[in-house]
Amino acid sequence: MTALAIEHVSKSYALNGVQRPVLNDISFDVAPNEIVSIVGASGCGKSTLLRLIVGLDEDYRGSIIQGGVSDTKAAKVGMVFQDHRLYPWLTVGANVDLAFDASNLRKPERLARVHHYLQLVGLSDYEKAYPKQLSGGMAQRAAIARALAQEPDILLMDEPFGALDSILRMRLQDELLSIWEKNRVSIVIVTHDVEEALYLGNRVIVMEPDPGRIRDVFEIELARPRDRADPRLAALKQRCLATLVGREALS
Ligand SMILES: Nc1ncnc2c1ncn2[C@@H]1O[C@H](COP(=O)(O)OP(=O)(O)OP(=O)(O)O)[C@@H](O)[C@H]1O
Repeated sequence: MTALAIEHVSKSYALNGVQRPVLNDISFDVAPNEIVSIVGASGCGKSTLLRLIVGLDEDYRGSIIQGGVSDTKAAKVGMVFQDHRLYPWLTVGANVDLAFDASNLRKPERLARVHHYLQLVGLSDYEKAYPKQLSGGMAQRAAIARALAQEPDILLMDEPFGALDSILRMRLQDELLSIWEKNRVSIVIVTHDVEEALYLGNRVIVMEPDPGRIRDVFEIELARPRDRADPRLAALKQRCLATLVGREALS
């Protein structure tokens, strides 16, 4: 059983009337409860791939099958972007509550769930705050709460911590892992940060551009919690970087 199966996915965009291939024959699976990291040079199609998975764009070749279902609209997929995308005119609680708009849950149950997810991301005291009253990291945690509140089977994250400083980034990585331990959702995370990819992922997919394709896949078989100073992570980082920039560039 796979949570997500990407099979021979290719995608082109028209530029000045000419079709330009952006993704070329991408295939990989995500197992239930697995974290898959995707790294790759700017423009190699990482965000495009997430847009296809979440169902924002249906113009592609190949197939995307979620939990055995090929209709992306039927599957439960949550998405977190680099910017938090909270509505500034709504409180943090109301932003999370939006996740239940499509449900027929009654108000008390919605409220209980909002509390639950805000507690999960450590924002219980900020339910009535507005996004502008939050720090960048807190806003990002609220966005994660909103995505989790949809109770997705798969959580897609596009550079979720990219705008944060390195200390906060590490803290949120650990928070994400502890949420993942509790929720056991499958996660696909796109990042430019190889250390982040290796620290979080069960698997790291390295993509290359023109057109975007998979260059290599690294299995990270290190037990959790992982030690950031583990020399095995450092060795994996070297291998991953060598793949990213091209072996010849490092030799
Ligand atoms: N709507 C669009 N129309 C035409 N071309 C597009 C469109 N969206 C993306 N592209 C092109 O597709 C390619 C891949 O873009 P994408 O944003 O998926 O890359 P990325 O790997 O996520 O990059 P980055 O790491 O810089 O965010 C780029 O060359 C981009 O110009």
